[in-house]
Amino acid sequence: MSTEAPIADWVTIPDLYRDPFPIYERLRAEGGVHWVPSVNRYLVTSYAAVHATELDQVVYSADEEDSLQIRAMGHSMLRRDDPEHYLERKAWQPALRPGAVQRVWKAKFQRNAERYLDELIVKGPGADLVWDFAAPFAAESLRELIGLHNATQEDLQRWSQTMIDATGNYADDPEVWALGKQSFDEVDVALDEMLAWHAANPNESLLSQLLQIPDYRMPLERIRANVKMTIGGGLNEPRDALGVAAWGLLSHPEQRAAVETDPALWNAAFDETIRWVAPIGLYSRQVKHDTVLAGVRLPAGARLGICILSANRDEQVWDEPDRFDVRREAKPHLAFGKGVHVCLGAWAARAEVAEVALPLLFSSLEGLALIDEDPPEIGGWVFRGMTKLPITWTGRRSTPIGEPTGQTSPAPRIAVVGSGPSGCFSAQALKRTFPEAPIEVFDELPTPYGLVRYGVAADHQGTKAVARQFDRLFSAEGVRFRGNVRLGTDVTLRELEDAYDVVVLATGLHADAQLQIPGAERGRVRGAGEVTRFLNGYPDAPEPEPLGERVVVVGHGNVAMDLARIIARDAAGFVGSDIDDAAHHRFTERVRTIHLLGRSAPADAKFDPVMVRELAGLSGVAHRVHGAGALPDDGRDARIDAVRALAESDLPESRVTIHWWFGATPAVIMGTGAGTDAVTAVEVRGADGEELLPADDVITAIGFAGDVDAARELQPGAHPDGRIAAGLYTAGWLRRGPRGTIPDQRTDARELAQKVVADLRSGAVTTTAPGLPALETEIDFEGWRRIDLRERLTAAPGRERSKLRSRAAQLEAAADATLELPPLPSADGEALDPGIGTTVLFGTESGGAELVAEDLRQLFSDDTDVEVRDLGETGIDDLDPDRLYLLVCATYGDGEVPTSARPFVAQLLAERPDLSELRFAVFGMGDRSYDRTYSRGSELITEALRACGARQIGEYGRHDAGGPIPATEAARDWATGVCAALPSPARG
Ligand SMILES: Cc1cc2nc3c(=O)[nH]c(=O)nc-3n(C[C@H](O)[C@H](O)[C@H](O)COP(=O)(O)O)c2cc1C
Repeated sequence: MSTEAPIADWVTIPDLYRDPFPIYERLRAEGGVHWVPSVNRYLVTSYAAVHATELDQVVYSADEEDSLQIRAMGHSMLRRDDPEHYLERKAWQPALRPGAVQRVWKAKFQRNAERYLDELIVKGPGADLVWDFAAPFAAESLRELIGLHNATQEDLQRWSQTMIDATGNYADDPEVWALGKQSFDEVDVALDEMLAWHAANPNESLLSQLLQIPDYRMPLERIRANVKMTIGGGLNEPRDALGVAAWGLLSHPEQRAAVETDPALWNAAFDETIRWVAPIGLYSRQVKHDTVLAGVRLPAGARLGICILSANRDEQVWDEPDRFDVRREAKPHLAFGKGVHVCLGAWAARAEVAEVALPLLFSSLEGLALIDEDPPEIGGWVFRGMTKLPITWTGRRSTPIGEPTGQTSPAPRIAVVGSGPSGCFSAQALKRTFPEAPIEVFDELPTPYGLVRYGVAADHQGTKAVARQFDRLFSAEGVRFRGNVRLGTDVTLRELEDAYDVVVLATGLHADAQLQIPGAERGRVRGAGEVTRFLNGYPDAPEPEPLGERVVVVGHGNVAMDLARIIARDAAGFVGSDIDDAAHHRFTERVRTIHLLGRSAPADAKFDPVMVRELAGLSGVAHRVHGAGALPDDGRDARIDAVRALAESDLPESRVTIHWWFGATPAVIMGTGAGTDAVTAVEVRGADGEELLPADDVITAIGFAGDVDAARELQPGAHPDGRIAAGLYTAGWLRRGPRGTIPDQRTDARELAQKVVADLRSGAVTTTAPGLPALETEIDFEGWRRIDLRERLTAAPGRERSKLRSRAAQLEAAADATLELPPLPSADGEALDPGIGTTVLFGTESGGAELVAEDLRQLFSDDTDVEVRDLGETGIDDLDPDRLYLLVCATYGDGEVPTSARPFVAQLLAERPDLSELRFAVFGMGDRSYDRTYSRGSELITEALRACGARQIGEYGRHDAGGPIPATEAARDWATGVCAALPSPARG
């Protein structure tokens, strides 16, 4: 159903300029796409609609006819679509890459910030933070970066403002046009002179780098237009982000205190600022084909105003979006845009504002404050920022905030209950925040790591490698493991709260969610958790009745994928795993048919496409796909691609056949008679009617639930913000319910640490608790190391370990003093030593992956032969089976590899070299908001390498550019896990 656009004739430009937010709130509430007569265009205001326009340049073209921006600045890449846009963007990039920003520009930004801070101080209290600091700082930094040595920062400010005014001249004021034109001409003159100079004097600036590209000459008119666009956006974005951030922090003292004590928060403060008030508030697009957006018909030719200021405050995405909150859960804002036009200057702006200017300003000025009698002013809707920000201060600090003062504040005593991923990540984040704090992690089992040990499938040792990171917590970072301590039995929650200043409950969810259909109570209907616990050797897990010939698995999530794979895989496929072969054989030997039932269509299925492809690659397993509908081969959706590969697979002879049912819901589970446990069939309803699937077993993989009898604190999701009371917090699945992967827990853990910081600062949490004396039955980390050693020593050939399957056996091993433990790693961060030469291969478009690759180089020991290579300069002849390859790769376009990496992939697929001796690990860099193609580029390279027989090792690392964790940090953890997962011979 689609309708004509509603008309918002009540919207006026002066109102938008003054305060666009209430207007946008109403427009969003009324659907998010309106015809607005006063601006003579459709305004797109909801997050979803804005996002949709950004990702589809075929329908929503940047190349607007009679564009104001083209008139004001010339036809820059911002007003072009691919492929023309791409060429120009690529040429503009070298000086703006993150590596260049860190290597070349950051020091210059620092120097500029110090210079203008000195000038601000000379002006004295009452000076304006925007016009006396942020503006000259941003202008001078931009002037240097572009390489306009014949202009002053004042020139840049004037040019930028007048051309921006012209770009936003929706009211068609002739004076605004005239001033804009004057700047237009002045820039051309300055530029022509500088281009000649840069040609003769190569350097690091944008203009010089542009002239040094070997195989491309940008036409002069285009250079001119792009420089003007860069002067416009490159100046006001950092200036306004800086001004608004300062205003936000000065008017929210508790948030200011948080960033001043934890410098890691400056980045979050920067992102929250540009989410809250996006400096570039609106830009235009033009519809090229009749379309429907958010249910509203848009004809070809329609002009759109894409309202970033509004999308970033969409209540469907953010809670209380009008609130400035540097600790809010990080979600991908649109301030830098998305899609092909995502801001090239983002790295530079972030470095200028978050890494240099804000920390300098706040740490240098004692008593920095707003002036009550002379309040700040803000304005704008096309571009929005502070128009006035007078400040005062009392002096210059001799010891900037954030530098050691010789005093340490008392640390809280912390107990984390549960040593699974969320418990360990919480302990890690708290340790980083409070290095002096005594932190103790309790677990009801004698063994640590919860789901990593008992939930992650036996054949996914790469994912289990995260445990190595956690090992360091207990072995080198001073966190204490206290295993075999049952909450409620050995110690009560009340006792823990009395003994610790901070208690974090990270006990996870253990019960299988129940299927609510007739027959679900039969004994042969079992939950995925129950089955997985048995297969993973959970202590004292009862041995279930073996599966029959035909198994129905309900669910299409990753747990269902794990189960199907573990059931269908033969013993040879478990090399390097920690499977208990005998138990696995007893349980699965009779299975010939697996039905996988999912309610959704392939595009909406819950599984990760990587898991589907892994299933597709199992030997001796055939696949049949039902109810999937059309599966277009346009490479736009990784899930559809994966299902199409299944549908096209054609294995006549098979040990096991997996039937994939899409759009299918189980209706009744039938048995031989009422009251018996046996199952005979499952009645399934789908788009094509009903189907009766003969079955001997049903396994439900539809999620996990909490314990119904648990105390309120332990009810999942009862406290979604993770804070039950000051001093008592929840983490992981207990906090959010059974959603989120292992890496997601890491993001949450940081947030948790910030909550504790805030509660400590407000005095709600004190630092007086006495701690809990050792309990007689508890197992310490050394005890666990003995269990671990025993399991490894008794592993069958080709297996990682042989898990001790009872608590009694674990306790016995923990107490076995004859087991000789190897020495612990040293406390100061260990350098990686993979034992073989290592190549970090990167595939990048805007430089992030290169930065990560360079950063990884630093991790390795001096003895390791490490090289960093661009995939764009690598051919298959360069691959050496005696080296380990760490592949770091971004995703571009509609889920493609970066352009420079395409020849490498194409060569692999065309020539199919035998790479069976080659080992590689993958770290995919992407953006989760590209839902259907998240990290797909790295998957494409992985598939190509695997098609040539290369062996993938370690965890499949992924980084979400929209999340709060820096890529370098996530990549370091990943590389550490990969090296730890290498078999020992490779590590010498
Ligand atoms: C034009 C464009 C398209 C993108 N498409 C995707 C995508 O389809 N899937 C994805 O996961 N990430 C996508 N991204 C996000 C990038 O992969 C991510 O930001 C990455 O960190 C960039 O790394 P790089 O700086 O090395 O190029 C896209 C980014 C841009 C600018």
